[in-house]
Amino acid sequence: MRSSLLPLGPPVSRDRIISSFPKWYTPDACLQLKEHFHGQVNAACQRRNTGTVGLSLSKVVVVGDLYVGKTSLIHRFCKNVFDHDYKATIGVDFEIERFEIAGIPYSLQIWDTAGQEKFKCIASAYYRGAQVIITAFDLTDVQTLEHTRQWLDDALRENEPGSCFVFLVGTKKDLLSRAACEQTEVEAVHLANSMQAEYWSVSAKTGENVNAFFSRVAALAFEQAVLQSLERRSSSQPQVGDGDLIRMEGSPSDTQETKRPSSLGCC
Ligand SMILES: Nc1nc2c(ncn2[C@@H]2O[C@H](COP(=O)(O)OP(=O)(O)OP(=O)(O)O)[C@@H](O)[C@H]2O)c(=O)[nH]1
Ligand SMILES: [Mg+2]
Repeated sequence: MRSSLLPLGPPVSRDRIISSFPKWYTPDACLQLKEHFHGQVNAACQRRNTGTVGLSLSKVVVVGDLYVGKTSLIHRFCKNVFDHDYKATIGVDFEIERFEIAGIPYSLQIWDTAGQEKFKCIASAYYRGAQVIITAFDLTDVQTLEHTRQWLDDALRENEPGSCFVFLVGTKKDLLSRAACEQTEVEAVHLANSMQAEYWSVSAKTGENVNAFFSRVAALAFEQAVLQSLERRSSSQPQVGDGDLIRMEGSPSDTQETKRPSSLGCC
């Protein structure tokens, strides 16, 4: 099982409350084009019937070359700080960020890994059990984009096939002109599609798209966790009497517009 139980804490801050499904960055490389939570998830949340999801956390692993800005991205999101000085991550580090999604408490455990080759064997020991893999590259350094495929393959190797959401994130957006950014994005979107990843451009320095990006990560991970919990319960219990939570496979309202790989098997 990939999640562990958390104690209940104080209320989450306002910008961690997600009530409507957060939007994608670009429709050209996104995991889901829908604008609402899955019908079953909405129903389960309204009834506070999400099993242990409200007490659990999902593991997010951030990988990519050294100096691309993985730590800066996480620190901007979790601590709202930005440091110009480079301090290489040694091995791994993690932050826990709490959300309230559709009224249900939910947390992400965000693992920051070292990009330096000499720490790779330490970091890769922590890839296992990821629900989300974020592969980061520096928008100003195209070589780091080329390396993302290898980082992703390494992270996927430690996880069940089809069990992870994958994001490709271009960092340091503030350092490029709009035109230069758009040019790199064409290549990145192309690669994201081949990785079955969702694409985002962000800046840890200005904070541009950082909260929106992690809200999207949290919502997708949360929705999947609720669906998996419902699926587990429906397969272990007789379905009579649970008719409002169990829908026939292929229900049209929920399968339309869904681009997530079918191997995730939740909707
Ligand atoms: N201008 C700008 N600089 C950034 C941004 N993000 C990170 N940096 C800078 O890039 C350098 C590397 O950032 P880190 O976050 O430490 O990079 P990292 O990927 O964690 O590196 P490793 O831990 O060695 O793998 C630092 O000097 C940061 O200040 C950004 O969005 N804009
Ligand atoms: Mg780092």
